[in-house]
Amino acid sequence: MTPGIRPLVAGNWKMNGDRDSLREIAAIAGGIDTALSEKIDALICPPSTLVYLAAAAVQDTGLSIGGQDCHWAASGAHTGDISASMLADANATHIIVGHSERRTDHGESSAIVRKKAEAVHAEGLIAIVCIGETKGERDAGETLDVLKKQLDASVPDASSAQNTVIAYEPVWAIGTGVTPTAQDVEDAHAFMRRELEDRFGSDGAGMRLLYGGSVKPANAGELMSVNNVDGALVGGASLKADDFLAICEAYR
Ligand SMILES: O=C[C@H](O)COP(=O)(O)O
Repeated sequence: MTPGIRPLVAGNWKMNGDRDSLREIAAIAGGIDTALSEKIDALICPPSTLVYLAAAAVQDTGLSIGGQDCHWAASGAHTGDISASMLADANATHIIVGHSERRTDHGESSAIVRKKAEAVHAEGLIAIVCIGETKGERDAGETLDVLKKQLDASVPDASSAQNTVIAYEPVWAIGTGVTPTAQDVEDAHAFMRRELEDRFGSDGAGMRLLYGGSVKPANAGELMSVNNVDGALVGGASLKADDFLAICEAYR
């Protein structure tokens, strides 16, 4: 937690979900009651096929809908890609960029991630910029160096506390059931906060810093109470309404 920062609990459905899953999204929206939505922002990022329908299903609730990735161009000859403006047109409010699965599976560099985040900002949406070290980098003691390089190169100069969220996701913690210790998370987030304050001043002080990687109901309370952890980016445990809502409940 950071005093004065409104937490964001975001779910990334990755390549999971079909139209039947809209029921799960409606159940999540139904569980974000007024008391909870006064305390947190809640977001689900389904596959792009569901963004428009999901956004329609959660209208006037405490749940928002986002995209998982976008191209840096607004339109053009980019087969299979989707632009930030298309996601905005489908009523997405946030777009994840730079997830480690994009960096690994699609060879996305931090320079590409930055261009994507700029495209998100150009549409007036919020970019959730993901960074994080691999197991090898951690074992070599390079975690903070990697975070600095990724922050510097992936986060656009025009970023503000309003248009940018940073998600720290140690690659080795994603989908493994293994998490860093609370102290390790605190150290990484304190480092990111200092770096962002140095570069963006009060906007860096106000930017939301999410932790992601094997967040589940059983560890959400501990992880979400760590200094400078302003919410979570949840993968597997966001697919079921009961699990995702139990994570949100850490903030009630
Ligand atoms: O974007 C979400 C993360 O990659 C975390 O996934 P996970 O909660 O399944 O470990």
